[in-house]
Amino acid sequence: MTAADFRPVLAQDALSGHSVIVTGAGSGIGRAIALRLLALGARVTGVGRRAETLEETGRMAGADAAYAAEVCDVREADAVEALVARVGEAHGLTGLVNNAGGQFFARAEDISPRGWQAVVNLNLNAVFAITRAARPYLEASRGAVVNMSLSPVERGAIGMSHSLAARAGVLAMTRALALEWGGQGIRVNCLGPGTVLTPALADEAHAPHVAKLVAGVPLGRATSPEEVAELTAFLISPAGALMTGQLIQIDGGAHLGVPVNMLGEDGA
Ligand SMILES: CCCCCCCCCCC/C=C/C(=O)SCCNC(=O)CCNC(=O)[C@H](O)C(C)(C)COP(=O)(O)OP(=O)(O)OC[C@H]1O[C@@H](n2cnc3c(N)ncnc32)[C@H](O)[C@@H]1OP(=O)(O)O
Ligand SMILES: NC(=O)C1=CN([C@@H]2O[C@H](COP(=O)(O)OP(=O)(O)OC[C@H]3O[C@@H](n4cnc5c(N)ncnc54)[C@H](OP(=O)(O)O)[C@@H]3O)[C@@H](O)[C@H]2O)C=CC1
Repeated sequence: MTAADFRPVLAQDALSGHSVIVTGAGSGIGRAIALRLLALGARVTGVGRRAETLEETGRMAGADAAYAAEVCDVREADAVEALVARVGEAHGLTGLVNNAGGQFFARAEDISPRGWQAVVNLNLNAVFAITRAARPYLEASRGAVVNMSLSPVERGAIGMSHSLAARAGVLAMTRALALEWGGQGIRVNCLGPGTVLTPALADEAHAPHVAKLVAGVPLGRATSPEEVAELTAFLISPAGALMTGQLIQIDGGAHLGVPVNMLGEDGA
């Protein structure tokens, strides 16, 4: 199967009546998620710092789509809490997709305390603040949280100590909240995409490393944003009703690493 063979599987109205916040909805994976949730009938609030790209997502969805763009830096806890309350009071909340995230790539010795803090604030502290704010609304709807992580979160990677520390924290939080909030009917899961060729990774500086990463994927290709979007929609929908506390790596097997091959070159 190539990325072009991908077909969505959920029914047209699978998310009708849902209200979902998607952070980072103005680009890449977050935009694909927002568009898919809208197509499945959900109301989507797209969050990010740039109004222009968030609004472009709305235009791509079409005039009939129940979409609102909300400009907000997710690291501003007070602003994020107020935003969640506004959406929750107006429309309820059945889903929260914590997709906004990112990092610069550097060896640990080249990461200043402020650089570490910036990445941990974005990828861990902001996720806690928004998820905590969403809890009462998710309890009311028996809703779901999807946290965007990284395929190598349990394995390590070079140049990402700050980001991996933050994502490992999110994974631990995912499992803890799945336990704490399961009794309230709230499900919490993590997705670990492999290499996704979004504009963030498609520049010249990253191209050679990215090509190597993709070449090493057992299933031989990158992950598409649409594949991540379909899995996110599944986890929010009733089809995912018994899934919680999971890390699902959608990476063509890349998280398995370089194979130990006891049969030699031709044995794979
Ligand atoms: C198991 C195998 C599996 C293999 C297959 C899977 C592979 C998956 C690989 C995928 C990797 C992940 C990809 C993605 O995440 S794509 C999404 C990427 N998008 C981004 O990352 C967004 C870009 N990044 C940023 O916007 C910023 O870096 C960030 C938000 C993180 C910080 O922004 P902020 O505005 O807060 O930061 P400042 O510019 O004010 O700087 C703060 C301090 O950070 C220092 N800094 C910044 N850049 C660097 C750098 N390149 N090197 C070192 N330090 C840096 C900066 O100097 C500031 O510190 P000081 O004040 O002390 O100077
Ligand atoms: N691409 C890949 O290969 C992989 C990506 N991931 C993860 O998936 C997620 C999406 O990645 P991708 O789509 O590739 O990257 P993008 O850089 O395209 O998307 C990141 C989004 O997050 C938003 N964002 C960043 N900082 C903030 C902030 N402080 N407040 C609010 N919004 C913010 C950005 O919008 P704005 O700038 O307008 O604020 C942007 O829309 C990230 O968490 C990433 O680490 C995981 C595995 C692989």
